[in-house]
This record gives sequence, C-alpha cells and structure tokens, in this order.
Amino acid sequence: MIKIAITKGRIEKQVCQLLAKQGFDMDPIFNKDRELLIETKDGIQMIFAKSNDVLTFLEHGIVDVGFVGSDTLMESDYDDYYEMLDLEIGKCYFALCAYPEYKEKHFERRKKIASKYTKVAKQYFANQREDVEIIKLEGSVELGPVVGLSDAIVDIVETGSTLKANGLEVIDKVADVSTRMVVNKVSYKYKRDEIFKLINALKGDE
Ligand SMILES: Nc1ncnc2c1ncn2[C@@H]1O[C@H](COP(=O)(O)OP(=O)(O)OP(=O)(O)O)[C@@H](O)[C@H]1O
Ligand SMILES: O=P(O)(O)OC[C@H]1O[C@H](OP(=O)(O)OP(=O)(O)O)[C@H](O)[C@@H]1O
Repeated sequence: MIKIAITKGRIEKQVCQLLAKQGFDMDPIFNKDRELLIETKDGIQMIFAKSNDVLTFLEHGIVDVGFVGSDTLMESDYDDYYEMLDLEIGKCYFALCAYPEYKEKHFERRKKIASKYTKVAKQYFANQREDVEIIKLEGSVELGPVVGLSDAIVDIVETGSTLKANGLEVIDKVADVSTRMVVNKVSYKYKRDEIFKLINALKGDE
C-alpha cells in the first residue's frame, strides 16, 4: 500500500487524471463526495489536504508521497524530502505585480509589499538588495495595491486575468511554479518499487 497526500482542488484533479490515463483505477476518487481518505484497487491510499498540510503529513511519515506546487515547497521551511518529479502541470509563476506607475515611481520610504508567500517575497527582495516591508495577506492579495495597503504584491500569476481585472501588471517575474512529486526519505528506502511504479506511470513510461 502506498500512501499519498495530494493538494485538494486543481492539483488533485490534474494528477488523478494523469494516473487514470496510465490505467490506474481513479473512479473511487472521481466519484468521491466529501470523503478525505480514499483507497483504490491499485493499492493506493490517497488523502486530500491543503497544500501546506501535504508537507506536514509527509514530514510526520503519515504518507509516503506528496503532490504539491513548487510554490508551497519554496515557502515551507521543511525540506527533508526527495523531490522526484516535475509533473509540468499546475503551471503558473510568482511575480512582483503593481500598478504600471510603480516602475517609474521614486519611493522616499521603504516600499510595502503584500504577499501570501512572505518567505518568497523576502528572498526576492533580498536578492535585489532592497529593504522592504512585507505584509502578510491570506488571499485576494491583489487587494494590497487596490486599497492602498501596499505598493506592490508578490503573488501567483496564471492567466493574468486577476491582475488585469484590477488594473495591475507584472513588474518582474520571480520564479516558475509547477506541481512536484515529493517523497518521504524513509519511504524511499522501504517502498522503492511502489514509488518508482508511480513515477514511471506519471512520466508515461508504463
Ligand atoms: N491560478 C493559480 N492560483 C493559485 N495556485 C495555482 C494557480 N494555478 C496553479 N496553481 C497551483 O495550484 C496549487 C493549489 O492552488 P489552490 O488555489 O487550489 O490552493 P491554494 O491557493 O494554495 O490554497 P487555498 O486552498 O487556500 O486557496 C498552488 O499551490 C499552485 O501550485
Ligand atoms: O492569473 P490568474 O489566472 O488570474 O490567477 C492568479 C490568481 O489566482 C490565485 O488566487 P486564488 O484563485 O487561488 O484565490 P486567493 O486569492 O484566495 O488565493 C492567485 O493568488 C491570483 O489571485
């Protein structure tokens, strides 16, 4: 039995579709209602969790494998896992975004930057050698500049439609993001065959 934690929502749907394409029986998952733990005929036990919690389950050895966005990996302080695969789905990117005038504006004070991903934002500005104030928001981060809480945001951009709808634009691209398969180090040792069966299937090698 291989135990998997998967990020609920977008990632869950796309990874399960990939596995179904490779012949795994994903029907119990596609047909689930509000259940948070499902077992399939192929010996997979899958739990559906918030992205940060996927890493918590992996860290505590509750699951062998996790599927999360690289955004979550970049933001987390936990890194004692093996990153085995870039699934090249759930693609989006981190960007510094603001109103167009941000680029020309001269700031007499520290800039204020709102983000749900404060670690990523801090790292970006540290690399730029710029001292800014980072303000944590849990979502609807675009509100930062819109309501005057911040001068800019560091957030995920996919289609760009949220930015456009709020008059904002990408000032600088920070990093690409995609879905990754991560593996608990102990599981890697003891469930190697099952793990590689999954990896090969996801790579389309099976
Ligand atoms: N447009 C997008 N916005 C946010 N995440 C995206 C987007 N496109 C792909 N992703 C990826 O999907 C993952 C899950 O996103 P989702 O919006 O389902 O949850 P979340 O924003 O991390 O958390 P929450 O459940 O609090 O909204 C992200 O971690 C990211 O890797
Ligand atoms: O470029 P787009 O295709 O418009 O996607 C980007 C938007 O999607 C995400 O928000 P999400 O929908 O996860 O909601 P949230 O603001 O509550 O995090 C992200 O934080 C942006 O707001």
